[in-house]
Amino acid sequence: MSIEVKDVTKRFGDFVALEDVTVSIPTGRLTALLGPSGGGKSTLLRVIAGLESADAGSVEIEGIDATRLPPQKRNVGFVFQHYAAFKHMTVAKNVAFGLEIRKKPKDEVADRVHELLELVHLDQFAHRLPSQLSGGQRQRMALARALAVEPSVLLLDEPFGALDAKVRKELRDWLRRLHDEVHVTTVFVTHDQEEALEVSDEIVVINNGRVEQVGTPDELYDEPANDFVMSFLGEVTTLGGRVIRPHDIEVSSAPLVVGAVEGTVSRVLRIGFEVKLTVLTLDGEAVQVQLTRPLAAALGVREGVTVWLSPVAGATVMPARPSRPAATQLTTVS
Ligand SMILES: Nc1ncnc2c1ncn2[C@@H]1O[C@H](COP(=O)(O)OP(=O)(O)OP(=O)(O)O)[C@@H](O)[C@H]1O
Repeated sequence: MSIEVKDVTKRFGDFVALEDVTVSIPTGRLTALLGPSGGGKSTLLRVIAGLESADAGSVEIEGIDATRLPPQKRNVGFVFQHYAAFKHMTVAKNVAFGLEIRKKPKDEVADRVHELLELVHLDQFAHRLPSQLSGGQRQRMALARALAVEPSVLLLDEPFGALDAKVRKELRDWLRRLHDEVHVTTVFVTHDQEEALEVSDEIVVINNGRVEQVGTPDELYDEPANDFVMSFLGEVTTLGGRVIRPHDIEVSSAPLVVGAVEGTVSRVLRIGFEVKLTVLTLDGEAVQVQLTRPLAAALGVREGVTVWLSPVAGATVMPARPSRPAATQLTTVS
């Protein structure tokens, strides 16, 4: 493991931002810290970087106890959402900065900067000033600068958070490809589940200062540890008091399955290939259901018709959480 965080607690005054967090981050992988705003993702990243010191617990980086090391001795590269470039220096100079203060030979610096700018596809902009770059290009420059000093770990705090959706999507694909080329252990913070699922090898779900679950995107999606993780990784609804994904509900026009829940279609929304239904059950539950357009047409669903709902085979369902964690038990319908 590249990073071992053990029993870390971090308080700001009376507020507990991280509570007894233990997590192992594997070498050479792209790991996302995912969770809602205020959950403690950035604080954990900053504790790993040494920008915040933990009140209790330890941080090991590549086998070295880094708990008391200052950031510059941890061999980590850091990129923030709003990257502060040296405005008066060219892109190439910005990337070269870390190497020059380490007094590397001029030729070596020039070669490395060229190589890095090629890697982040900015070689044609080497002589521009940061203000002459787009937001996405600036973040790529920031990544090149962080990579210049060959950190053992790259820490990214919502690196694409300030950019518009389209550029964000491009950069996330680009980050994945970049990581496949350089394989540096990378930890990035995001509150966007789609970004985490698409880009990362491993996801750490953080909520209320605690780790809810660690796993691959598939593990988290197929076997969420609790209803929080399940609901954070995609849309969920409730059927008969249990949490289920809207596309995991089977709709029929007759009670074909024992235990199927009867209800009336109260709303039909057609969005491209998808049809979203709201079904009001006899118990007063408003169940959200997602169907394909052909299936909805075949069933003849429209507002006011009576339908029966049941989980499809293999659906992930779990009790809605009144309190945690005793009430959260994963069930797979067979
Ligand atoms: N320097 C600080 N002083 C006081 N409280 C802080 C400080 N830094 C963070 N916090 C609090 O700790 C909690 C966790 O913050 P953190 O930035 O780690 O959350 P986050 O999950 O990264 O959220 P976001 O996605 O909004 O950045 C928040 O409630 C925040 O207000």
